[in-house]
This record gives sequence, structure tokens and C-alpha cells, in this order.
Amino acid sequence: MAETTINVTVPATTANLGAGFDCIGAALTLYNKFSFTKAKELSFYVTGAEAERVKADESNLAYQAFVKLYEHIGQVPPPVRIGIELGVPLARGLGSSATAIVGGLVGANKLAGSPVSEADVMNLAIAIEGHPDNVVPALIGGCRLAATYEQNWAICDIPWHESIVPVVAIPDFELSTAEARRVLPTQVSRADAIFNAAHLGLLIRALQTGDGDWLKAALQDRLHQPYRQGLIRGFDLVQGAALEAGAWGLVISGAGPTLLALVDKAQAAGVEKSMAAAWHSTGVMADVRSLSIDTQGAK
Ligand SMILES: Nc1ncnc2c1ncn2[C@@H]1O[C@H](COP(=O)(O)OP(=O)(O)OP(=O)(O)O)[C@@H](O)[C@H]1O
Ligand SMILES: N[C@@H](CCO)C(=O)O
Repeated sequence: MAETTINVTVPATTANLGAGFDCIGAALTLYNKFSFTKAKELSFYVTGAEAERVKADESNLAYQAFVKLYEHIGQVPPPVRIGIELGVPLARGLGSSATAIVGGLVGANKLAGSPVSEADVMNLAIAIEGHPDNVVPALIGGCRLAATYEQNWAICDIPWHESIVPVVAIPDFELSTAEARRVLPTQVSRADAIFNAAHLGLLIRALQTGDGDWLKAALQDRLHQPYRQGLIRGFDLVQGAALEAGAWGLVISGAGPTLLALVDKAQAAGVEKSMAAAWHSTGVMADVRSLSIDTQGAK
């Protein structure tokens, strides 16, 4: 009998975009690929940079998500051979864990004959990750805002103006999301809450219109970045370099340490160069790239 292999490609994501802590994220044109083939026993074949760091046993996050989908439909998960081709660097704030969760859920659903709706796959993904801002755009693409509504999620798309280029600077050191969440306060002042509400509203309009003055003001945050900057060696220098080279603003991508500059197309090449040079001057090698917004999500 012919082997059936399910292939799932999942985009990287950049969460928060400054003021949208834990609620907004955008899919980027950088991908992890997962394959699932029924087999006699569980096995893994992982390729790409840092492949040896991905767990190749039952604790693998893509496999755990795969199992969760089968538990959800009340079936025993079949043994599978899981192939993982890494294009998204691990623990850098580009949603690598979200790709694994979405890849495992979508792969399992397809292998089981698609019994679970996309909305329920999304709910499972959010429950596993704990917040929606990476898994939602990883699953359906685009820039997305997620808000709870009673027991459900209201998900809306945020139009992204074509003139805005996301430039990511990915350093050669890691920062786990768990560590970057540990430094956050559990309570914030009313002034900071108002600041972020206003800036998130402005950010959404600025992304939609491409208004540079609004973007400059909008890319500020008081809920997470002030506490996390100290965990990212060279933050001030790279931010200064990006702004000087003409970026509208710079934020921490997800939980970091990748830094994301939003830039007009005409300035992108110069901003890339300046960010790489600034990090290099502190002894950090950074992979700096201009990307685009992925509009398809997992496929
Ligand atoms: N392709 C993969 N397959 C299996 N597990 C993965 C894969 N990619 C990431 N992981 C798991 O996710 C962990 C990284 O998750 P973490 O939330 O710390 O970072 P991130 O998702 O890259 O960043 P952020 O959530 O800030 O965007 C890895 O250490 C690994 O356990
Ligand atoms: N919103 C999350 C994204 C990382 O998973 C955070 O900043 O901690």
C-alpha cells in the first residue's frame, strides 16, 4: 500500500508589535516544514540550522500537538515518522514554538481525515501556546488581532500597508519566552494601561494607512518592552542605528531577542546594514533580513 505523507508548511510570526502585547501578531515569509507519515513506530528526521537542538522523542512540541488533536477527537494517535525542516530559528522571538504547535495540529487533523474545523484547530493551538498572537497568524496568515469574547475568540485581520517592510535582525543568542515572561510585572499602573490602549489603536490605523508619523508614535509600549530590553544585549545601540538609518520604529519581536524594525521600502537596505553593523560592534552576529507579510498561513 502506498505511504501517505502529509506535508505542512507554517510561517514564522512576529508577536506584539510593541503595544499589542499578547494580542496581535503577523505572519512572515520565513517557514518551517513538517511532514507526517504513518509508520511502525514514532521517529523524527530533523534538518536545518540547530536541528540537533530539536527534541526527537515524545516531548517534541509538534508531536505533543499532534497527540492533542487525536485526544480531542477521542482517538489513539497512530505512530508516525515526523520530518521537520527548520527555516525559523529556535527561541528567537519568531514564533518557532507556534510553528510546531500549528504544524502538529494541522498535520494530525489532515491525517485523521479533517474531522476538526479550522476554528477548533485554532482554539486548540491557543490553549497549547497560552496566548493567541503567534499561533493565530501562523495558522491563517496575515496580521491578526485576537480578543476573548465570552468563552470564544474574536479574530480580526489588520490590513498591512504595502509600503511597510518588516526588517528582522536575528542575533546569534537565544532568549526563551519563559525567561522573557518571568521579568514582567503582574500588575501595571492605570497610566501604563491607557498608554498601551491608545498606542495599539494608533498602531492599527498606522499599519492600515502606512502613515509614517503615526507609526513613529505608535511603536511604543509600556507593558513588556521596558522590562525585557535589559535581557537583549545591544538593544539601545541597534534601536538607535535603525532609527538613524530611517526606520519608523523598532520593537522586540515576540519575546525577543530578535528586533523588528518597520521601514519604508526605500530605506530597507540601509536599515538592514545599520542594524547588522550595530550588533556586530558589540560582538553579536545577526542575520538581518527584509521580509514580507505571509498572507496564507499554514498550508
Ligand atoms: N520545529 C520545531 N519542532 C519542535 N519543537 C520546536 C520547534 N521549534 C521550536 N520548538 C520548541 O519551542 C521552543 C522555543 O519556544 P519559545 O517560545 O521559547 O521561542 P519562540 O517560539 O521561538 O519565540 P516567541 O514565542 O517569542 O516568538 C524550542 O526550544 C523547542 O522546544
Ligand atoms: N506575546 C508573547 C509572544 C511570545 O510567545 C510574549 O511576548 O511573551
